[in-house]
Amino acid sequence: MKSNHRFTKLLRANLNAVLRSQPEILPKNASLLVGVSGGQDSLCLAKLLQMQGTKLNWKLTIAHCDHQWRSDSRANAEHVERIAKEWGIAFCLRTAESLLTSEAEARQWRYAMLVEMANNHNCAYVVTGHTRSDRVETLLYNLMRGSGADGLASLTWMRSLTDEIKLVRPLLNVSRHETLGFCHEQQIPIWEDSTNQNLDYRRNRLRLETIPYLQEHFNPQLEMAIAQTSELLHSDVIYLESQARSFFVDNMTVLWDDHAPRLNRQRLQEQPLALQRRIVRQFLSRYLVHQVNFEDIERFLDLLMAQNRSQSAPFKGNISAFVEHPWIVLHIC
Ligand SMILES: Nc1ncnc2c1ncn2[C@@H]1O[C@H](COP(=O)(O)OP(=O)(O)OP(=O)(O)O)[C@@H](O)[C@H]1O
Repeated sequence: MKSNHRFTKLLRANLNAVLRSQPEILPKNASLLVGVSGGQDSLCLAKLLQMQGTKLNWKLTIAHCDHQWRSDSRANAEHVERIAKEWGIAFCLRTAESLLTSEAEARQWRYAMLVEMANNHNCAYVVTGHTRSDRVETLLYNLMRGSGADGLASLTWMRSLTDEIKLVRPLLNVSRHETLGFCHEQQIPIWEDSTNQNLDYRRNRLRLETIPYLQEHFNPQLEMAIAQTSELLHSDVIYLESQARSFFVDNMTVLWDDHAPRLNRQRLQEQPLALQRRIVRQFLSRYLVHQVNFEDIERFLDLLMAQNRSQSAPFKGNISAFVEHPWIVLHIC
């Protein structure tokens, strides 16, 4: 390595530090499926994992998902395949067969494909190149949508995709500026995604306009500061979620009847509001078809004050909750 390879040294030291403090996220001998879009973050990730992986005996596979969204998407996929070949890493590809109509749909399809490829290649880990910069964007984006702590802390080091497969983001401490420096030093040809400059996408506007504005006028260390907020919130969320889960261990507090599951109203009332909301969300998540939202939870909690059966809380999908002393019962048609 050249002595002036400052970003390479920095990022290798950073990854080592992450693995020392959380060895479980990418253990020895693991098979890793690395999601590579062709952009600077994921190419940096793949190269870095290859550099560090020999001593940990990782088996790498590069995976690319072609959303068929851009006229150059096929060339983009071929670019990633060529690099994988050059680096001697196995490669796999999925191409969208039907039109993906929104960013959310594309993202959902991509994760489904990554899981499918991980299963095919016996990989227990899907690794992505999310950076500290993504973490800041996600937090600000979710803040503006009215998220609670969970949404603000949503980009974390590791989460489960399925019972067997974990999603790992080992670059969460690294900025986009640093992944670019690494790619230049390693002479990695980056595929420039033209849509990244399109301000019609709100995330792009956040990245290109809002965050630089906040850095200039409020805090030049904004990325560090917000990443820290996200980390702090994440540990609060883990604690509160586990406290809420402990509510369900006793069948005096909950009954999981298929047609009429129920929660003990008085026990729920005794909990602090922060836990009441989490308990209700965990409970409703088992039965509501859509993602449980703030209004669902508040409607359910209103029943803490209701008379027997005098009031009900309706939810989408022909489900409603009502009071039947000493329970709040969920009626599922
Ligand atoms: N087309 C793709 N093929 C394979 N992996 C991809 C692709 N696009 C993104 N990824 C992986 O996801 C990471 C994050 O990419 P990006 O920020 O564009 O996605 P995102 O939609 O914001 O993701 P998320 O919604 O999960 O935060 C990339 O670093 C890469 O590892």
